[in-house]
Amino acid sequence: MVAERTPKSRREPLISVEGLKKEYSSGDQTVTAVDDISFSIDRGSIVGILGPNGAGKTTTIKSLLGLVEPDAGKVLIDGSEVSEERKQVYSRVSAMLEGARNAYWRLTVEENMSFFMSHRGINPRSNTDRRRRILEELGLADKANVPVRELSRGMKQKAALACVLAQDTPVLFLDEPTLGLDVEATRALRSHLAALAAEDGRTIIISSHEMDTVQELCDRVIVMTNGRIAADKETQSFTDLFQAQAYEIEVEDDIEQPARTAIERRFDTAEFADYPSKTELTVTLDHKREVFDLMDTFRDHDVVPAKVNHADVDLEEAYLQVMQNNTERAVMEGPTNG
Ligand SMILES: Nc1ncnc2c1ncn2[C@@H]1O[C@H](COP(=O)(O)OP(=O)(O)OP(=O)(O)O)[C@@H](O)[C@H]1O
Repeated sequence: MVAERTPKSRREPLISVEGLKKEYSSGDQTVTAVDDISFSIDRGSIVGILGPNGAGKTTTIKSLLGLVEPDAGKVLIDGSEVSEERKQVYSRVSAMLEGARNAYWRLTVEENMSFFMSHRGINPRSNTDRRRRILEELGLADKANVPVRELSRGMKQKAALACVLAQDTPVLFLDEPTLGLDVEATRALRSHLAALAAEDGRTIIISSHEMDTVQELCDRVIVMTNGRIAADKETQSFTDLFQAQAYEIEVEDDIEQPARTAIERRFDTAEFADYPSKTELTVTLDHKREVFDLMDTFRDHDVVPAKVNHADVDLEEAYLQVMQNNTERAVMEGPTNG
């Protein structure tokens, strides 16, 4: 028999979440922060967790880190169950939660980094190059000997990031990593994280409201809303999905009112913009095949399109679309018990 050649680590996801549920109770009120979610994350990938305030992102990440005890379900990191093998898990993960509070404010930036490295069993003295490189990339080299409390807000954020990066763990959790960073530091951090994943096989989970960071960095996005997963897709296919369905149509003349009414009735996302020599119609279709319906409506009303473009859809637009669909579904379904 031929031996199985694919390494186990490549076949199995590094992080696996099954049926995770967490409720918070205060008085007679219960909030379901995370409602029976399941997903897995492959080694070496960068995954973005998105969602509006209160969607359950932090609770999910804290459950993955063993900082919150779930009411149901389990989380496995590299085969170890988080709630049972905490020590194993802690040796593999580092996290930056709520930005700037992740460093000791009385210690200097470099002392902080050394502290966190020692904590991981890394000798800070034999890793000065690595420390220097991180400080330089984040634009903190000249602040290495300044106590964190004397730094600006953005620099405190950078110091917190420097501490996480110095720990050199296979899994990194970063909550809003680029929030408050200047353009250069954002760019440097993005390329540093991309290299950590691509070259060193680190697995990075980012929770962020900054869509351009997520779009540029993440291979995949998980969108949460009301404690559930509303979308879980590779970033490219997520934007492509909406890309294919958003159209900008140019008509060289005015579009008469009866035609507008017919188009608006059939496509409730239709929006018209009038210019002196043309009219622009923007419409998002639920299915690609609706293009034919649109063209039929045009023909019925003698509207001749001069140009048809797919509108440029970025992650932010795709995300907003998911949120809108979700709200519509919630309204249709009405309130749930619980
Ligand atoms: N310790 C807690 N006690 C009670 N309720 C909590 C607690 N932590 C979170 N919640 C509630 O659980 C829900 C999910 O919160 P969570 O912080 O996970 O959301 P989030 O997606 O991270 O939001 P944000 O984007 O604002 O950080 C919210 O309704 C929140 O009020």
